Amino acid sequence: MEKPEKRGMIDTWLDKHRSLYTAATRHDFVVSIRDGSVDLSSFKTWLGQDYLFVREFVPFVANVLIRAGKESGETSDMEVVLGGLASLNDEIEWFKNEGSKWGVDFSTVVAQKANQEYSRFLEALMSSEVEYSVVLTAFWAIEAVYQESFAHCLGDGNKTPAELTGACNRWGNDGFRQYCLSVKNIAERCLENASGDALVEAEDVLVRVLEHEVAFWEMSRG
Ligand SMILES: Cc1ncc(CO)c(N)n1
Repeated sequence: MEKPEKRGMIDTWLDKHRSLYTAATRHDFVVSIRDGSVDLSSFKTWLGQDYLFVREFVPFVANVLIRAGKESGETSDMEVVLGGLASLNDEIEWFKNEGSKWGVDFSTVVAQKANQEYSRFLEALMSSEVEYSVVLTAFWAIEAVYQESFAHCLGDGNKTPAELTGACNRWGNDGFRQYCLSVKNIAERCLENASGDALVEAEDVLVRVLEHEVAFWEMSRG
């Protein structure tokens, strides 16, 4: 059984930025997957861009892993992040399979502006100047947006096309949901001990992740 969640900073911030959170997790592209009206060329665009994103996300998560070993209070924190890194290894394989299934040649896909900007943002977060609690808040938000979005495509009454349920299961499955909750709990614990300045920065970073996620979905419009 899951531990009952206590409300922390992240939930407070999500309430405050609810409409942006909804924009990130219920984007037209996601809704179109759920209702079956998705344009397959949009899906292919997303697939190619997300493959490039994931390649940039790996070093970011590796950086979180290193910091989890040094800066986290509990030994299990590192294992949670290691699990995330391991699933990225599977994810890259999954992308390659999907690429050939859909005829998307990743070697010719060029990162669009929103993707480049998101990568630059991730790189900035890898600086040792950025507090660990801030990095973890970003890490949680990045994962949680995909979890919430794709779980929505699998929810009751969905008309998600069969050939897209693999993508939805990848992030919408219950194991990924549990993993996101574990990351959230670690972030919340770190935020409890964070300075006022770090809290201001963490909220700002959360908002910026949500904005980057909206811009990322927007690329699927072509
Ligand atoms: C844009 C984007 N955000 C988050 C994830 C993973 O959670 C992903 N694969 N791509």
